Amino acid sequence: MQQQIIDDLHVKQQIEPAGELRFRIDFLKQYLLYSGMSGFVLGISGGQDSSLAGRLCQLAVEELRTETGNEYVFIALRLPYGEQKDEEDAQRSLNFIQPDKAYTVNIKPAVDAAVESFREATGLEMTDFNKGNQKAQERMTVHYRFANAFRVLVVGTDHAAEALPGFFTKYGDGGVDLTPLSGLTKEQGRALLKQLHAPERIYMKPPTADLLDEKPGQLDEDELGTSYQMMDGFLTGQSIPEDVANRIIHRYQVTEHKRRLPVTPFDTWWKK
Ligand SMILES: Nc1ncnc2c1ncn2[C@@H]1O[C@H](COP(=O)(O)OP(=O)(O)OC[C@H]2O[C@@H]([n+]3cccc(C(=O)O)c3)[C@H](O)[C@@H]2O)[C@@H](O)[C@H]1O
Ligand SMILES: Nc1ncnc2c1ncn2[C@@H]1O[C@H](COP(=O)(O)OP(=O)(O)OP(=O)(O)O)[C@@H](O)[C@H]1O
Ligand SMILES: [Mg+2]
Repeated sequence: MQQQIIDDLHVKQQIEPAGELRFRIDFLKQYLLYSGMSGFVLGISGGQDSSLAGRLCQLAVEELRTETGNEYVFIALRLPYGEQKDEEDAQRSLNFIQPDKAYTVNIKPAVDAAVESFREATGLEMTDFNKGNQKAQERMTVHYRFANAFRVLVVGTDHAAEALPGFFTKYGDGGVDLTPLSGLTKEQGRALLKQLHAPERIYMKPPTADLLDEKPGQLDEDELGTSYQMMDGFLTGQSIPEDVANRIIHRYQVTEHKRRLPVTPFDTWWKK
């Protein structure tokens, strides 16, 4: 089962950072040319994943501009819910990425309106967890309004260590056009950032989805109950404690629907 998951998620036991960067930048360039669109858009949180994906996008469009003479663009979005506690990290990330364009959209009014509409309709208070998913989905809708307006593609930051537990919001941060980090473990992502000479704080920052009002900056590892080190170990074929491996496999299985297109009467994967 472990090997099957490793294969499904395209994880390599070891990577060679320079070659891996080239592979992923080339993918971005080739897919952009195929699509006929003019660039990429991505929300920048200040975390590891969007710092890496954002920098790869910027490098890809710079190379394409030189090679084709056409105006390709990378648009970075700051998408805080009100004031972001670690705004400093987000600014450090933008400084590292050096995006062609950067805009800020405060998602608070839209998210709060959705919470209020839900209350009016049902008489129920949306849970903080549910509201967290609303924040991720509001970021998705902002991405697509920019994608439509500027003829660019929406980039996602999903990678193997998030795909494994299905740790993303369906049609929120999971709702994107392409995912240049697919197949990477969290540690491999860190190695790519080091290779790109990112400031240490960016790749040493503890991962957080930062979706909850009640627990700002909650660590992913605290919510998941499993460390990224364990998930990376599982993904690179190391032997990890059996109870941890079983928990990981169970979570992978129950989140299968999140890694697939909507289920149709013709799908059989769920009948296994
Ligand atoms: N078997 C099934 N087949 C098809 N669809 C199924 C299903 N079971 C549930 N569903 C649907 O899926 C929905 C649940 O999925 P979803 O809405 O995503 O909700 P859910 O997976 O419960 O929550 C999202 C998780 O991702 C985490 N997250 C989100 C965003 C960013 C990050 C980050 O790392 O930054 C992490 C977040 O902290 C939370 O733990 C259900 O309401 C239902 O509509
Ligand atoms: N405050 C925010 N502003 C802009 N984009 C955001 C914000 N929060 C989340 N996002 C988007 O949602 C994606 C998913 O969040 P996630 O936490 O998995 O990635 P990250 O913050 O880049 O890295 P890490 O997982 O290490 O925290 C981010 O990569 C980013 O594109
Ligand atoms: Mg984060």
